[in-house]
Amino acid sequence: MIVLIGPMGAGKTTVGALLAEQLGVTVRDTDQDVEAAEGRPISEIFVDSGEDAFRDLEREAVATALATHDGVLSVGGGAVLDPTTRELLAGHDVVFLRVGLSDAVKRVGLGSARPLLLGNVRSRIKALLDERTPVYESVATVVVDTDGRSPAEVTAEVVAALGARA
Ligand SMILES: Nc1ncnc2c1ncn2[C@@H]1O[C@H](COP(=O)(O)OP(=O)(O)O)[C@@H](O)[C@H]1O
Ligand SMILES: O=C(O)C1=C[C@@H](OP(=O)(O)O)[C@@H](O)[C@H](O)C1
Ligand SMILES: [Mg+2]
Repeated sequence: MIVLIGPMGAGKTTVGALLAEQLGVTVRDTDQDVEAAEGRPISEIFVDSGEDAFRDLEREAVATALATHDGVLSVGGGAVLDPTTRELLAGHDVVFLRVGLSDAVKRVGLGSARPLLLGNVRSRIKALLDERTPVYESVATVVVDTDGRSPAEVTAEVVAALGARA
C-alpha cells in the first residue's frame, strides 16, 4: 500500500485520488470511510461523540483499509498519532506530504469541516505542525514538499520519489 500522511491541507485526499488514477489502482480515504460507516460528517462526530470517539473510529478504519485494500490510502492528519496505527504502517510505502503554515492556511480556508481548526485557523495549524511534524518524519519512508506546487505536480513528485526508492 502507498499511504499518504501529513497535516490538514497537505493535499492527502486530493493527491491520493490523482496518484491512484495515475498508477491504475484504487484509492481509499479513512475520513470518507469513517463518515460512510457512521452516516454523519466528521464535524458532527467530533461535536456529538468527541475526538476520542473519532480516533477510535479512525484507528479501525485504517486497520480495515490496510487489511482489505491494495492501492493508495489517504489518512486523516491525526491518524499517525496513534501508536497502533504507526505499527500497522510498518512495511508500507508511507509518503509524508509536507506543507508549510502559509500554504496550509490558504488551502484549508475557513470552513467548519475540520473541527480541530475552529477558532484561529493559523495558530491552530501552527500548533499542530509544531507538535506533529516529528511524528510524520518518524513514520515516513518518503517525504515530498508540496508548497507552491499544484496537486498534479505533487503527484508526479510522489511517483518519482517512489520510483527512485523501488
Ligand atoms: N498542491 C496543492 N496546491 C493547491 N491547493 C491544493 C493542493 N493540494 C490540495 N489543495 C486544495 O487544498 C484543499 C485541501 O486538500 P485536501 O486534499 O483535502 O488535503 P488533506 O486531505 O491533506 O487535508 C482542497 O481544497 C484542495 O483542492
Ligand atoms: O489532523 C487531524 O487531526 C484531522 C484531519 C482531518 O483530515 P485531513 O488531514 O484529511 O484534513 C480529519 O481527519 C479530522 O478533521 C482531524
Ligand atoms: Mg483529507
